[in-house]
Amino acid sequence: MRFNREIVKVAEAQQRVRPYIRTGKTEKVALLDSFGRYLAEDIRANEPLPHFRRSGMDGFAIRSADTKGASRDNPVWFQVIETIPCGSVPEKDVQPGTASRIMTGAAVPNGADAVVMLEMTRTEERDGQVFISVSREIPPGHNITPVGSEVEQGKLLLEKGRKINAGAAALLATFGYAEVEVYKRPRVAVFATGSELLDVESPLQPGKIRNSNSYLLASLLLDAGACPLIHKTLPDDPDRAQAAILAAFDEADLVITTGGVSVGDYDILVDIFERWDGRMLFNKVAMRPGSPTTVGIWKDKFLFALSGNPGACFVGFELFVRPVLKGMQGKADPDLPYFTATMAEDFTTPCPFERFVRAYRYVTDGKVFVKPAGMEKSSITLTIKDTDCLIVVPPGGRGVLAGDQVKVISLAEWE
Ligand SMILES: Nc1nc2c(c(=O)[nH]1)N[C@H]1C(S)=C(S)[C@@H](COP(=O)(O)OP(=O)(O)OC[C@H]3O[C@@H](n4cnc5c(N)ncnc54)[C@H](O)[C@@H]3O)O[C@H]1N2
Ligand code: MOO
Ligand SMILES: [Mg+2]
Repeated sequence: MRFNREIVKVAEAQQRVRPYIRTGKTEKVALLDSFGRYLAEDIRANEPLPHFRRSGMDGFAIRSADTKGASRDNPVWFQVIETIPCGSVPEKDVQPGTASRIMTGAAVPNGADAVVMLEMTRTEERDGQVFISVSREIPPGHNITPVGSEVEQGKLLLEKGRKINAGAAALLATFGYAEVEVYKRPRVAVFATGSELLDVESPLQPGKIRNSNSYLLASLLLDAGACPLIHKTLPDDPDRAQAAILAAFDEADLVITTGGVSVGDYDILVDIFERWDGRMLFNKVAMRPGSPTTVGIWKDKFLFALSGNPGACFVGFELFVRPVLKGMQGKADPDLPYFTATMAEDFTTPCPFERFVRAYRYVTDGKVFVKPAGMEKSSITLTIKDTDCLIVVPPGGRGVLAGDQVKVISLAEWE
């Protein structure tokens, strides 16, 4: 199997993954703990917003009809009958010729159909009574926010599967959701493989490198709403590695390995997949980086065997793992989000496979440009930090040139 692998296109590989995506369990959490999580229920407005006629200004609630004919030369006078702070209920109805002092956000009293700003009035005290004058006509509804004008009662506010961002948090608070039903974080076991790998705290040793992919994956997993379970690095021993991977499925909803998937003598994931009792969905994809990416199913759970090369590990995660995690957290359509942009520079490395170039976007004169993040080889770690999108370079041909319109996968808009 090491050499005779069926190569599948990226779209076909993604298609093969899709039927196995299952939405996960849900849990109720406190609003403060829900940020960045995915809603497991539709949220509707249980009240109209605002739920009372609200003043938009500090000023005076009046009857607009009373200002008919008002002008600088002919101001109209109102007797002020009460003061309405925010949070209180008006006690008096506004009658012809009267006004109530009102604050921004307070409930407009019955009888009033307009609020005139404080700055547009003059106040006078006569015999202990406060009067104001208005020197222009005020239209009905002026500075009043009608009931339900922002949100009608019953309106769908937030759909199931949506990530709870700051705006969603504000809405949940507005409508009194002290607790929110969210999807449980998928628990994801992460295994680095390879006898060359040192722990992050180790000094370097000849021929060895530090394990960075586990941290790359842990960070990506957190960002995708999952809970990373970092396991001890697997030795280049297929039996021990297989036992550890299968044991991890007991507590994890999904397992990721990195490394050991190509044709090397110590590429142990290949040995494991050769004798795999589960399903193997594919073990070679027509893409760069990440061509040896292998995906299997154990019982009803995924095993993503990503490449060990850091660039390939990153791209494999974005193309295959993140959409699955989204699906597990209620996203009905976990397609990759694409946009079109202008290439900022040539990218002419020839490649028989579709290539996903780590890149970043910027806007100049209102036009979106994408620029490769730098060193592009699969083995490169350095440029992942600047990547917020992947330029899709079609297979064959001579790559793409500065000024070309290109298809780009957005990694920053996975909401
Ligand atoms: N003869 C061939 N050689 C290779 C082929 C091929 O088709 N024929 N494919 C190349 C491609 S493409 C890729 S991608 C890599 C895939 O390698 P593996 O996924 O098997 O990964 P490893 O062999 O374990 O390691 C590759 C590279 O990455 C470093 N690595 C591994 N794990 C980590 C980690 N956790 N943190 C940081 N770096 C890691 C490892 O030391 C190696 O340098 O194979 C090509 N070869
Ligand atoms: O397919 Mo590999 O990740 O390019 O070097
Ligand atoms: Mg290898």
